Amino acid sequence: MKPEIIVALDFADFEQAKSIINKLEDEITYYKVGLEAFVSIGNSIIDYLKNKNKKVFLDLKFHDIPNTVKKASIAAAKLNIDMFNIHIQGGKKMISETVSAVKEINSSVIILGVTLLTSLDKNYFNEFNIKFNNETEYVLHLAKIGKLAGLDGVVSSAKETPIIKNQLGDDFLTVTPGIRLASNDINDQKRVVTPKDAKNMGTDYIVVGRPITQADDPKKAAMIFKEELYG
Ligand SMILES: O=c1ccn([C@@H]2O[C@H](COP(=O)(O)O)[C@@H](O)[C@H]2O)c(=O)[nH]1
Repeated sequence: MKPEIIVALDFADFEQAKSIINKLEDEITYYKVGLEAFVSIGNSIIDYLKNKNKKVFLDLKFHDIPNTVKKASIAAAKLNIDMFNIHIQGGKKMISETVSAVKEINSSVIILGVTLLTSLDKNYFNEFNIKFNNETEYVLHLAKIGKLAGLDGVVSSAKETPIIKNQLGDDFLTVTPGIRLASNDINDQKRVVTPKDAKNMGTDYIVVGRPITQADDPKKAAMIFKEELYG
């Protein structure tokens, strides 16, 4: 079913993360292990998910010189994960060398490029004197570089999915955080889209954290998201 929900396990405590995974039971198959969980808990959270036949998106957003990102990515790809990401702003050489090295040892792992974080909007361009008219132009520019360098897709807001799909093809994946029901708090996100709109925009995966993991009843919250997505 498209888009698939990826639940962001943003926890420092392994027991809290396990509790959410178990509360969500069969409602959710895909989980995102990000900086907080990986730095605090380590590989054991990935092993725990894989033992439960779950899929894992390792969201560490590597951004460094080509050799460092390539070596870190090779190590990541050996962790039995399904998807991970690097920053497109690391440059074409960093991306293409990483993609070639990783695909040689694990051809099925999905490699994504981070474009413009969903917590940022046009104000970021003024702050850093970036000469793009709007977020969409900037994200598309980065996505084009990512595709040419061999990435499988990008992390962006679902707002940018239609133009990415239109210009780079339907099989170039879009993984989109910043998803909120109309009733949810947007927290620190800026480029926010509802699940229904994300689906209509054609996105492949939506990433949802706090609206599910911090809900009084996470399973019920996940079911509400699924109802809006799949009816
Ligand atoms: O542009 C990006 C890239 C990654 N994220 C991550 O997604 C989740 C979103 O969590 P919410 O609680 O639903 O806001 C979080 O782990 C981020 O690190 C993102 O939000 N935007």
